[in-house]
Amino acid sequence: MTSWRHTWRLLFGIGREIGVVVCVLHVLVVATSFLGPLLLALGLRPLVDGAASGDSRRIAVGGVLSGLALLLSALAPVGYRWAVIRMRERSQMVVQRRLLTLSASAPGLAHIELPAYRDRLELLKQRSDDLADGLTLFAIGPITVVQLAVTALLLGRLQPLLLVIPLLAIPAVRLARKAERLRNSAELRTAADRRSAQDLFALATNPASGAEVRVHGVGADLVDRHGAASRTRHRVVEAALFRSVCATVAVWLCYAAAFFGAVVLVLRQVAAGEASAGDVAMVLALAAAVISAAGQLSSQAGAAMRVHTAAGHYHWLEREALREAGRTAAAPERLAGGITLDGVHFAYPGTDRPVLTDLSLHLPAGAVVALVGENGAGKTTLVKLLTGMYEPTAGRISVDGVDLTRLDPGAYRERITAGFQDYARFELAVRESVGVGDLTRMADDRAVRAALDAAGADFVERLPAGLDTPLGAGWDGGAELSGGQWQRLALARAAMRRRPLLVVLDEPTAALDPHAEHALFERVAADARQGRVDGRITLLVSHRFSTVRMADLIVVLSDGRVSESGTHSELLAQDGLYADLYNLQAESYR
Ligand SMILES: Nc1ncnc2c1ncn2[C@@H]1O[C@H](COP(=O)(O)OP(=O)(O)OP(=O)(O)O)[C@@H](O)[C@H]1O
Repeated sequence: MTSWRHTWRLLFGIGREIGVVVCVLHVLVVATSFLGPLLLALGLRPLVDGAASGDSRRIAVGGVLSGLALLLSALAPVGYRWAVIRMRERSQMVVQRRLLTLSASAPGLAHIELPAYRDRLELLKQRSDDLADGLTLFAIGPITVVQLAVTALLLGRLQPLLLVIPLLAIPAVRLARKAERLRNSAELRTAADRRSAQDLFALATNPASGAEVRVHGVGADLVDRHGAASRTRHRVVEAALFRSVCATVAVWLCYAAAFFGAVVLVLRQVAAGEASAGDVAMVLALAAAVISAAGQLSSQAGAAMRVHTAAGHYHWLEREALREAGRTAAAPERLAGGITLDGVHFAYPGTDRPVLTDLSLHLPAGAVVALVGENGAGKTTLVKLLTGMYEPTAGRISVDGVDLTRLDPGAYRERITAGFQDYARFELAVRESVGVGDLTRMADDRAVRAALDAAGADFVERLPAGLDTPLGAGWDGGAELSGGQWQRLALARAAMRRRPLLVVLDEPTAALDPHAEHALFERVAADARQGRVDGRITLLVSHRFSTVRMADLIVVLSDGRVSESGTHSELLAQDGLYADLYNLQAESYR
């Protein structure tokens, strides 16, 4: 659990981003909205006593105060709503920007695959509104306390026993905090069920999975599974909710008893001639105000706990993102030696099964290296380690002698580029979808067109608005692309960086036709020749041996180890796994 100091710091940070003037104005508007009930109580006494004694001056004072109170009460909700909505909109923008920055800028992937991380991220997404409401809440809270204290003082002056009513706010606040803890623990316990229900919902409604869902007729099964996950979650959450509602009802019953007690007490004082009719009116109004303030305070305490919980999730995420902040070594300007893996072991987070075992390998500067092996051999995993998405569980990877875990991840990322088999579909305008490959050159149409040329994505010229065409059928005027066309855009993205030190192409041609594949590899070879000046390493993962054979070095992975390495002719001469796989594929083409 994060400390309250962290929560305050986070809220002040959000406030600073929103703007100090906006925040101060907000507090003033909210504070004014609390004045109405107090003024009414103060105005009622002279009004009633003045009416009883025929004192027109007191009637006038009471009338003005009560009128002012009614005016404030009528206007306050409008101002309050305006202030709160405005503040919520602004703080939501700030919170969402912060969340996106944290999630998308964390250099590694390791945390994203941990179930606990994904559960927390999901909870934080749900609760980002709580965080956004935090500022309002922390402005209202102290005001409510002041309102409660002033009201309590006025009540206590009349009859000290009446001080019991405001004191009831203490157990109410404690109960509200307890209720929030119950709710939070129920949500954490059922976070996996909620995520599962959401994933199933997305699977059933997502166009990408729509075809398979229908062909295999699994629609009804998805509905059942979704229902089961939702029911499990609701059972736990509703039980927690019921317990907290019972506690709240108990507190309100105490308030009701205290209110009636106050009435009886003051009536007895009136009967004894110790209080006037105006005092009765004031006590009733003050008791009502105090009960409403205490009720607000207890719900604010619950909301404050929610803010605190959300802030806890936020700090957890922030710690993950900053974990790599200590890495400051600069990426080399050009590669002289190359990248070396030394006794690398790796198991995915949350698993014990090693995927890479004692892997030692040297990728020489300026070389085109092909990585081959059967399904599940660990090729993509090795790529993820080389691109800094994960760190080895043991052993080390060094770039020109510098440990990869010491390199500034941002600077290293700027000098690598990659095209993946599981490419992302950035549903943006074509220019942006390609430009994200190098944000600094996104607005440079010549750079974007050169990258599109390099990837053979000439279909873009035929799109209705060229580079401005939005991508994705779900958008107005959006163009939907074929799998191969999306993959060409992914390749164009990978071609955006100017002087990469490492170019990774992980089965980049799976969705391309043979012509496109041939053209792509000609370009890869030409680019690799150009990049030799910088010592650029081109790493190609492929199952197609016709393209693999052109590599300077071919590495065969088997069960997470290097089983063979050498040039095409050396490996054929060794007559091992590579020769087997190559001959098998060559035969199937004869
Ligand atoms: N995110 C992950 N979490 C846990 N295990 C994983 C994860 N990704 C891959 N694996 C496991 O790691 C092993 C190697 O997977 P990897 O994707 O590296 O193989 P590959 O050689 O690229 O296979 P393919 O040729 O099928 O693409 C597999 O057994 C797979 O189950």
